[in-house]
Amino acid sequence: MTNAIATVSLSGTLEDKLRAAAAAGFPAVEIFDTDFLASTLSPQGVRALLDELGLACVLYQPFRDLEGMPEPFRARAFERIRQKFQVMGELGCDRILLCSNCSPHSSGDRDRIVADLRELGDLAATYGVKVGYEALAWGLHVNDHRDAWEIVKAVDHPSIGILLDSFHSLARGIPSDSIRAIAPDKLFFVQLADAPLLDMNYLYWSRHFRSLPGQGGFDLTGYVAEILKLGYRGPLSLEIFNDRFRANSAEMVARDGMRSLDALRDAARRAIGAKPNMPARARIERIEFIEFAVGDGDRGAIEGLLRSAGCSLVGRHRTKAVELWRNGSANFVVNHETSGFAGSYQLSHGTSICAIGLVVADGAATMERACHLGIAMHASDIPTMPALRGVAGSLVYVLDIEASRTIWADEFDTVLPLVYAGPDVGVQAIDHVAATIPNDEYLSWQLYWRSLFDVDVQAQQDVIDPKGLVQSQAIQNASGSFRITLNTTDARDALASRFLSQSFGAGFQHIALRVGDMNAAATALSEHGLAKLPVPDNYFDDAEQRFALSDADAVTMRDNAVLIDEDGEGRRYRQLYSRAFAKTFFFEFVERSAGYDGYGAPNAAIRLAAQNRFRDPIVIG
Ligand SMILES: O=C(O)c1ccc(O)c(O)c1
Ligand SMILES: [Mg+2]
Repeated sequence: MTNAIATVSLSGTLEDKLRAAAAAGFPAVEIFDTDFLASTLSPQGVRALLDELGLACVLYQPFRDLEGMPEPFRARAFERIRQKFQVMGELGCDRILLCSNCSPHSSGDRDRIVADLRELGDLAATYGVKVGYEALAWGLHVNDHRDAWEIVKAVDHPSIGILLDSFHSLARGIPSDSIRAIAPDKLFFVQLADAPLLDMNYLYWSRHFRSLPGQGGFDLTGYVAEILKLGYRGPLSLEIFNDRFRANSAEMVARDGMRSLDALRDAARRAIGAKPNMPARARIERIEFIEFAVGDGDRGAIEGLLRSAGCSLVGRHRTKAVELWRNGSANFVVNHETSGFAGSYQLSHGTSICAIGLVVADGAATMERACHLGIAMHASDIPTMPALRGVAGSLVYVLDIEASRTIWADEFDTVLPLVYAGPDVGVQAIDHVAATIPNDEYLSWQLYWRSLFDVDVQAQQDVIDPKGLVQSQAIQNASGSFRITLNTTDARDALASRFLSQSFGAGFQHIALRVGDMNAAATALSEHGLAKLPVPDNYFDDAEQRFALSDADAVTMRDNAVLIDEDGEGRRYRQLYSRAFAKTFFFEFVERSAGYDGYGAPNAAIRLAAQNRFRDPIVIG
């Protein structure tokens, strides 16, 4: 059972697509009709390129509007498909996809459809070709794989089988256990695509929003589990129509495609009790630390920001120019080294967050799974803390629970505070980290987290920046002890875009620290001198009524610029933002009442408008 990808999923010319698929390690492709028609390569030229790249062409697709057509369309369709069969012979491809008919001329008469497909079967057999009949979700008469199967059964021809495409099945909410009805030898091909759960016309949803398995909201594990249980041994093939992918690097999408199929196959094998061939998705316990790479000129400003946020210096690295700062349970590694990883990260991105450290249930298994998924490692000089490449070349350090207990004492000398460090802000944990990512890498980083780690996603949020739309995807583990948000925009002047240009690429833009009591934390932060992000009075005038705030609450929230949200169950979330350091990253303090699982999305527009007021004036001239 091989991985395959349809050329329509990748950007560029047919040649670019085939080269990218091969470079990512795909052994097989589907050739999309338009990609072939638009190519200057002859069929023999394509065949030679496939051979050179070690690729098999396992499907030619699509062929449209053949069954149930009146004359003269019917005769023409049969002549056209005969020409396709000839081309396929030259390409070395023995399988073609026939979409269910969408033509307004077509008839839905079952006997006609069955008779036409049987005649097609006879023609296909003379060319040694097999035809997979696919129910398009928007097919005029056939739009459900259960119907397509009934038709294929009635056709009863060795050259006519069914082709399953997860988009068409799952977009319509067809139960995956219906696949059990299909005779295994009649399942000719399987195409896979995920998609975000949108309430949209099937055709538009399919042609623009499909994504790789693990980037959307469909239960593909359940779908593929049924296909494996059936005993299907053919290719699992990605067919992704996606506007972003059409503009992205074909190499990146192809590489992610392999990762997504490998992770999906693993999940489906587990679902049916088959022996897995890689460790399970890694369980994250928490974020143990955040590491800043700090340039010489920024040392004072970073120390000022950390102190104002209530952090204190608690350790000095034994051998490196690295400090450990702490705020309750949150650790900050402040790296001043000019060489090594942090030094080079600082050179290319400026003073910024260069790494996060995760505590996982099993470090060795995490690294082994990462290896199976083609996630790049970074040679770490601390053996108990291996590292993976993360967003924008930042690192994700992987710590066992045991390593997380010893790492600080092993590496750092304790610094006793000589002076009273000020009131405790009461930080209980790193609540979440927020990454800002260029649009073309947005889905790629979702796949990274979802394929390697045991995490789930929430519905994507659309957030309004005064200068454009920002999309935000929250990813978290089941207990909520690990949370990350991925944010992106197309709007060139939105805060997220300004961050991307200031920091020369993606990165972590803010860190949220969880406190037990926001009012107490806000008072402590004022004493530390935190520069809070001001929030307009209009917001509080509304919030007082909307959340029926007590007078005391209303006053402290207004005085401390604390935002508030509430979920459907009345569970609340309070947020306080710091001003940004050098227009790049900032802190958020949050109080999360038990069970509240969001991120204060309704307040994001208020926060972005407030931050927009602090942007540099545009200089003209
Ligand atoms: O959008 C389409 O027309 C189309 C074409 C071929 C397919 O396999 C498919 O799933 C959709
Ligand atoms: Mg399809």
